[in-house]
Amino acid sequence: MTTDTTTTDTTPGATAPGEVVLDARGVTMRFGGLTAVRGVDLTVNSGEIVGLIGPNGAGKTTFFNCLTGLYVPTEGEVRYKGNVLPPKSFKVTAAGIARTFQNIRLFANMTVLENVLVGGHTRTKEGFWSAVLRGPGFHKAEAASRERAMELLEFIGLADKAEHLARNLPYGEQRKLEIARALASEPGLLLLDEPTAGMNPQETRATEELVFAIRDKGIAILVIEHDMRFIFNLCDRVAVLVQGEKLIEGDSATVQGDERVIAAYLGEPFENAPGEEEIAEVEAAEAAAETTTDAAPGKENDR
Ligand SMILES: Nc1ncnc2c1ncn2[C@@H]1O[C@H](COP(=O)(O)OP(=O)(O)OP(=O)(O)O)[C@@H](O)[C@H]1O
Repeated sequence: MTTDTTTTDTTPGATAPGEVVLDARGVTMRFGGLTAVRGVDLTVNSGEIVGLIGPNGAGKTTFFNCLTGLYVPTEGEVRYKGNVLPPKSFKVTAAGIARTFQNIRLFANMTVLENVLVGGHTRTKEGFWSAVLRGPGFHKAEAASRERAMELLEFIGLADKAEHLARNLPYGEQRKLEIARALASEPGLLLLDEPTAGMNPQETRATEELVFAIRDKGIAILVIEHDMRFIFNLCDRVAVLVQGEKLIEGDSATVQGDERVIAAYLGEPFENAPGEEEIAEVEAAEAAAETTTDAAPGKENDR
C-alpha cells in the first residue's frame, strides 16, 4: 500500500483543498409515520475525514442512503460540489460519490480484478457498440481499465491476488476489495459504512492506515463506525446522531467530552489511549502473522 502523505493532483476525482465537497441541508427521511432522520445538516470538505456515530437505529445508514441516491429525502437537499444530487444511485456514483456497505457486497464468484473492473465501469468511455464489435478502440480501452484496476489493487495491497476469486479472500481482504471497487469509480467523496465491522485489532489498524492514504490522495471521506477508538483516531470532525437528529458535531476531543454524548451513547468517558491489553493483542497478532509468513514462504491462498 502506498502511504505517501502528499496529495497527488493526478488522482481523478481529487478535490482542491478547502472546497466543500458534500453539503447536506435539513435532510429529513420519513418512512410512513417514522422519522428516521430529522433536519440533519452536514458538510464534508476536501481533505477531511468526517465520522458519523450514534446508537443502533439512530438513522446513520438512512442518512447515508440519502447521500447516495438510494433514498430521495422527504425534505432537505444534498449537494455534491455545488450540484444537487441526481435521484438515482448510478448517477450519484457517476457524479463522484462512492460507497461501501455495512454487509459485504462483492461479486463472490468473480476474481478480485474483475470486481474492481466492474467498479470502474462508470468511467469507461467505450460504449455499447464498441463492446459488441470489439474493435481496436475497445481493446485499447479495456487495457487501460485493467491497468487502472491493477494500480488500485497495488495501492490497496491486493495486486498479488488479482486472479483469486473474491469469495476465497479472508474477511479483512474482502473489505479492502470493497474499498478498491468503490475507488475504481474515481470518487471525490468516499462513504464507508462500518468498514471495520468484524475485524480484529490488527485489521482495524490496517484499515485506519488505508483510510488515511485514501484521504492523502485528495478524496474526502465520511465514515460510519461503532468502533469509537477507530473514529476518534481517524476523524477530523465527528457528528453524533441520536434518534435521527444531530446531537453535536466537533473534533474528537469535543465530542468525546460532551456530557450529552456520554449519556446518550458512550455510556462512560472514552479513554483515548489504547489499553495495555489491546496493545498486547495487536502485537501478538502481528508476531503470529510474521511467523506464518516466514514458515510458509510463497504459500498460495486457496482459490
Ligand atoms: N426502509 C425502511 N423502512 C422503514 N423503516 C426503516 C427503513 N430503514 C430504516 N428504518 C428505520 O429507521 C430507523 C433508523 O435506522 P438506520 O438503519 O438508519 O439506523 P442506524 O443508525 O444505521 O442503525 P445501525 O447502527 O444499527 O446500523 C430505525 O428505526 C429503522 O428501523
